[in-house]
Amino acid sequence: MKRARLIYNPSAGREQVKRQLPYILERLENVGYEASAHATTGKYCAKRAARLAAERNFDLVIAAGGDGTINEVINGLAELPYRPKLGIIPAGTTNDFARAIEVPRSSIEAACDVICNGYEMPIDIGKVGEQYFINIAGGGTLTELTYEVPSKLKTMIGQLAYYAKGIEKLPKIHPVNVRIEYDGKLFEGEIMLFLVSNTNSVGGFERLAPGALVNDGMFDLLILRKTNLADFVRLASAAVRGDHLNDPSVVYVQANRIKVYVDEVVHLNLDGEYGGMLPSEFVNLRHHFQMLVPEKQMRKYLGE
Ligand SMILES: Nc1ncnc2c1ncn2[C@@H]1O[C@H](COP(=O)(O)OP(=O)(O)OP(=O)(O)O)[C@@H](O)[C@H]1O
Repeated sequence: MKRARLIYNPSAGREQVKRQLPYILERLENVGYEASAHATTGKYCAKRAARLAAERNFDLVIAAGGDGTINEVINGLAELPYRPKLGIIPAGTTNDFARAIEVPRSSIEAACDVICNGYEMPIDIGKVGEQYFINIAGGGTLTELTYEVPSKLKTMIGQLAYYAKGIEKLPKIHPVNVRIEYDGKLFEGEIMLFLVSNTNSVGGFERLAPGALVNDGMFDLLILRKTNLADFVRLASAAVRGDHLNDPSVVYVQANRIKVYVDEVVHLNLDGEYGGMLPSEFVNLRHHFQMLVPEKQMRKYLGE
């Protein structure tokens, strides 16, 4: 019999997975899985639980929570020779990865439909040092805001918590001098931020890196050169509409391997969590996981 392990963060988003746990397990049982659940209790708990599930030969691991939980699950599995199939139940605040692969974010029932229908597609992940990311890596003052927002505040006011923190951080944004090597090419100069994106959904915006596909073996690298604060705010609002890419302050390219060097302390953001400090090398691991996705995503991948 197939076995599924649900790894869920009971504190993610508005805490809906906890309430619907019996429903989720029943849905899995109905399509032939022997299903069990593990509630996370804090940092690295989902990572450990995912590794254990793979070592016990589970067929399917489902990450239920926000992008932080998905990130921990892939980190628990990425280095193992046997990696179970992945599913997700989005229950966080932003749910960037679910948005990118079009897993419904509005209802747990609809997310369960995707898992139970069983359509699969390969997905890429990013590797940086000993860590992995599924959605985005970034550096620069503003990228620090995602891990500075308290979890309680996200539970209370959702996405607004990020905007509030963003406005608070604006006056503190300062340019950093970087040297970025990407697939044999070089960028040098002062920048406000850089993003290494594996998907087209970043911080809730779908048009920030619109060309990023989750299974093309490439990252989309977005660099914002040094600007004044007024231009920074103007570009941020243009980015919501996808109108930022032709701006001379923006560099937007695709690459499989990216190295970022800095002369000062710059923190790294991996899928919204703190990821240590630069310098770093980002490598795209093509088709590293098999993922349960909506039928239309799979068909898009197959070019149908
Ligand atoms: N039981 C728990 N109580 C409090 N925090 C937890 C618990 N379990 C896990 N965590 C923490 O939550 C982090 C992941 O949060 P997650 O991304 O799932 O939800 P979120 O923060 O609400 O959503 P988003 O990432 O979309 O903002 C983990 O890295 C871990 O540190």
